[in-house]
Amino acid sequence: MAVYTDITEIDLKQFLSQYDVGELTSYKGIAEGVENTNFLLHTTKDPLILTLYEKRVEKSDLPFFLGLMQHLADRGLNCPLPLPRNDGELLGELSGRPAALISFLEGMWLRKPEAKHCREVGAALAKMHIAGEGFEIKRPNALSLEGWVSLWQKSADRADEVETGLQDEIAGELDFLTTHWPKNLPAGVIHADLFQDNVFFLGDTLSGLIDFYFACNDMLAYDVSICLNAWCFEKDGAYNVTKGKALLEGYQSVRPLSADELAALPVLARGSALRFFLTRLYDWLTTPEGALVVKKDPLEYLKKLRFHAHVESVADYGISGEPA
Ligand SMILES: Nc1ncnc2c1ncn2[C@@H]1O[C@H](COP(=O)(O)OP(=O)(O)O)[C@@H](O)[C@H]1O
Ligand SMILES: N[C@@H](CCOP(=O)(O)O)C(=O)O
Repeated sequence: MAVYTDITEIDLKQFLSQYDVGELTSYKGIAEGVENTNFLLHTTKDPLILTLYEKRVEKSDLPFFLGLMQHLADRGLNCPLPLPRNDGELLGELSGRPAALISFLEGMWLRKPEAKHCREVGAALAKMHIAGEGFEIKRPNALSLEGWVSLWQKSADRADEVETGLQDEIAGELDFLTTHWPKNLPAGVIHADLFQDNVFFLGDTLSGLIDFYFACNDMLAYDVSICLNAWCFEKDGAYNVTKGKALLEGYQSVRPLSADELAALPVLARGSALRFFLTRLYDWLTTPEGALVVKKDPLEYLKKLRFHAHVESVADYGISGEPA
């Protein structure tokens, strides 16, 4: 559950009076999500999402996130649109937090995605990468190699509490990735967290992408590797080659990957598995019992990391290493 900050009706009505959104008829906190507090608002006009940005989001990054959603929506991507206040500002303040109103996206996230959905996700990710071209604001990826090293330093001493031997294994992984991390692959704006709960479907049709609060500039193929990890493994930890093939083919139907990007996928996937392992491990070790947020299992990502460490080429993901 992620409602970290409560609001009063009086404060909310005062906040809404700065927008042209009609009269408030009801509001309720949304239990899902990890990073921010979200409320669903009904008004005499359209339904809306109110997001209060919590401590882990840097206020200085908000113009990037909100501007990006506007840029992508302007280029035809189905994603939420931040609503301007009457004075043109996209960002306000509520209950002591930076706050924004964003448009409500219809659809639901899939609990049991199939290969056909993975194909759509691949295509939507590639469309996002293309739609992101020309976005002026830059945001380096704070959760790439350097960020992993500092995150690891905060957890390393206690890692063996989660599984014996982890301290040495992860230190070895970081060394490997530091030596082998690709350079000079095509880069641009990436979503960086396109998990199942951030992709909405209406029936079997993808209706939109949400949650751009990890978006940043990085290698486009790294984003593909994040999706492989998030969408193409089964609950028992097995890689599903049919889903992987569908996701990669869907992506390449819109933006073909170069031979260098294809060759780099195993190491990128190893890195992205480590990235989610590290944030989950940190949360696992530091989130107090009883906190109103569901802790995610770091070991799920350790298994994925070990899988990628044994991948020999992109063929193991279900497609040939030849560019499409
Ligand atoms: N624009 C939107 N339209 C509809 N529902 C949304 C929208 N934004 C967020 N939500 C709902 O709020 C939940 C949490 O949002 P999310 O952005 O993933 O939060 P967090 O950044 O805290 O992870 C989503 O799973 C979804 O149910
Ligand atoms: N997707 C990440 C956690 C971030 O959660 P989100 O609700 O912001 O998508 C993970 O699974 O570790």
